[in-house]
Formats: sequence, structure tokens, C-alpha cells
Amino acid sequence: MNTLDFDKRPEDTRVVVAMSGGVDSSVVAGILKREGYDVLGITLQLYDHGAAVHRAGSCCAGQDIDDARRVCETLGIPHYVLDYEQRFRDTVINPFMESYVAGETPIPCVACNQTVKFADLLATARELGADALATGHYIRSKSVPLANDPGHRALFRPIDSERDQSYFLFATTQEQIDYLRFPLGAMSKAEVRVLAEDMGLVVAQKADSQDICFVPQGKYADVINKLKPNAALAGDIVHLDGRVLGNHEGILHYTIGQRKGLGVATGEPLYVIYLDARSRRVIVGPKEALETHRVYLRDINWLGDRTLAEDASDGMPCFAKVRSTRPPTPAVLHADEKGVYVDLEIGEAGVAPGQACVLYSAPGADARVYGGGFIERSERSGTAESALKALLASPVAA
Ligand SMILES: Nc1ncnc2c1ncn2[C@@H]1O[C@H](COP(=O)(O)OP(=O)(O)OP(=O)(O)O)[C@@H](O)[C@H]1O
Repeated sequence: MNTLDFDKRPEDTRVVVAMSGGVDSSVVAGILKREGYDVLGITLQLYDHGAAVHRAGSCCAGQDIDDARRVCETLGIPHYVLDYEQRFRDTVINPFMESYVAGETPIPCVACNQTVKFADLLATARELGADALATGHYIRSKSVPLANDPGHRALFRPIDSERDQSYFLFATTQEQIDYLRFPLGAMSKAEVRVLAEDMGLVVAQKADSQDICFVPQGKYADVINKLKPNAALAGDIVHLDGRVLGNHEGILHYTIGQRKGLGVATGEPLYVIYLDARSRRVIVGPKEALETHRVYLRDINWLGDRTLAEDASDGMPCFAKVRSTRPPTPAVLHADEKGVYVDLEIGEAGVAPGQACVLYSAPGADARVYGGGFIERSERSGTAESALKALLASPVAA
């Protein structure tokens, strides 16, 4: 066996590397080339920074493509660029904007992996006769043979927990996992940079990419304003106790748990508790009202060894991550007549619909990823839940 876990010789194994022009995927291509694989690099042009999203003058997409091309030249491997702008707009950017308008906090990277990288690009890799598609994601996949499926692979958190991207990959299907390879899961970012220097890659010291590639400096509302100018509709800022405290220019400007920039002065610290798209209300309240002990999930992707019902109908102890920046905490997964939901042992503040709840076998590095789902709604602790329900049921002035 070798880096890609095939039992044939590297020179007989073709692999497509998804190349973003960043240091991670460049090093993946370099490692595989060094080991003798038949490597092809493919870069997807996903958006036009200058025209579509970013302020005029920014041209990183073009620069990234150029970087990937130069890396492939250095490594002596073929490089192809595919235009996926329309597809990316339809399946990632538009749903991202709709989700914010609906009062959610979306994770476009999950949509991108599922529709663009692991669907279309993966299909292209198969058409090119590749045995695998490799990416620079920090996650591990390992062979975990099952009695009825000896080639079965499973996902695990990476060695470098600081870089862990498993939260964004929970929706990867079993068929995709079996075809994908993630060579960086067993490496730290520091090691990756050393290798990049060693290989003489122009991107060795290139800065890490930002959280959401098409949102400069995290200013997602600017992107929505530009692409969907009439999406923001004004409404009221309402306290959980029913008082109208002020008004706002659109719920998409707010996120659950937000404290700053509310523009209301009541003397007590207030947080965004809920975004009610139907009535266009931003509901605020004290910090305690944010605490959540139960989340209900939709669009579950289950990667356990048995079915979701078999694993979870009696309650399955696991560890759950409900925000990309938080560590997994003890939880119990249920699947019964109420739906699929997760009880969190430690209450979590700032749980937002549209985010993911990802489930693990253990809290630390190398835990197995059991899959997860998108958060449909959460249940608050104490009296906050009944106060919110009463407020949502109350009539709203036209
Ligand atoms: N435009 C693209 N074309 C092809 N593959 C891509 C593209 N963008 C990202 N990828 C693949 O998805 C992986 C994860 O993407 P992400 O945006 O999280 O990059 P990253 O962790 O900063 O990695 P890198 O340093 O390679 O940019 C990349 O390592 C690469 O394999």
C-alpha cells in the first residue's frame, strides 16, 4: 500500500488533483508526483473576482489560476482549467444568498464540495480514467473493511486539529469517500509549508485563503447587496418580552448570537436570539436566551457502519460540533418519531439554523466522522423557548 492506498504500482495509478492555486493542493500534487503517480492537475474557475463579486481591481481568481499553472509547470504535470462560474453561481452563491434572506446562516463550502468539487469535478476525473480525486483538505480517510464491503473507507479528523476541515465535509457520501483521497490529513500545515519550499513551489509562502472564498473580509452582506440589490427588507428589532426596540434594514445583516451593531440602547447587553424571516423581525434578548440544548437536523448524511435508524433509534452517545469554530462536545443522537435530533450535554450559545451539526466518535484528533446534518431549528433552555414561541405566534403589525 502507498499514500493513496491502492494495491497497484503508483505509475499505474492515475490521480486528478483539485488545485486551487494554494499551498495545500500544490503540495498534494507535489507529493503524489514524487511518489511516481500519474498526476493531472485541474483548477476550477469558480467566480470572477473583478466583475461578479469583489470590488473592481481585485483579481485573485486569475492569480490563483496562474499560481496553479506555475506549480504544475514546476512539477512537470499537465494542468487544465475548467470554467465552472455559472454552475458555482447557481449551486453555491445563489443558495447562499437565499439562505441569508430566509434568516439562516449558510455554509457555502459544504454546498461547493457537494455540487461542484465532489460531483462535477469528480465525474470529470472518472471520465479522464483517474483512479482517484485528491484534494488539499485537512481530513483523513482510511480503509475500514466491513463484512459486506471490504473496500469500505471512513472519514476521520486530521492530525492537525487547528486545520480540521471535517465540519465542511460531513455531507460527503460513501461513494465519494471511496473515490477521494486526502493526503494532508496526516500532516501539519507547518510540514506542508516546509515541503512546498523543498519542492521549490512559488506558492510556498502564499497566505492562507479566507473563510468563504467569494466573500472578501467576511462582508457577506456586501456580496448580497451587489448581486441581489433588493433582498434586504426593513423590519422591527423586538425584545423577547415583546417590546419593539427599534428597526433594521434587513435581517440578512444579522446573525444569531450577534451583540455589536444592534443600534438599540436599553441598558442591558442584548444578543440576536432569532431571525424571523416571515415577519422580518430581529428578535433580541439576554445572553441566557441563546443557550441551546437540543438541535433538530435535516438533510442527514450518515456515515456510520449501520443505518441511521439502527445506530440512533435508542439514542447514540457521540460528540457534536454545532459551529465550525467550536470543539466537539458530548451529545446523544436520536432518530425517532420526533425526527433526527441531538441533545447537547453542555448548552451551546449562538446555534444558527443553516449551520451544520457534525457528529464524531470522540472529542479529540483522529476521531471518526459519523456524518451529520444541517440545523433546522434549535430548542432553547429554560423559559426562553416558551417566550420565543409566544412571540412568534403573536400577530405582527402590518
Ligand atoms: N478553484 C478550485 N479548483 C480546484 N480545486 C479547488 C479549488 N478550490 C479549492 N479546491 C480544492 O479544495 C481543497 C480545499 O479548498 P479550500 O478552499 O478549503 O482551500 P485551502 O484549504 O486553503 O487549500 P489550498 O491551500 O489548496 O487553497 C483545496 O485544497 C483544493 O484541493
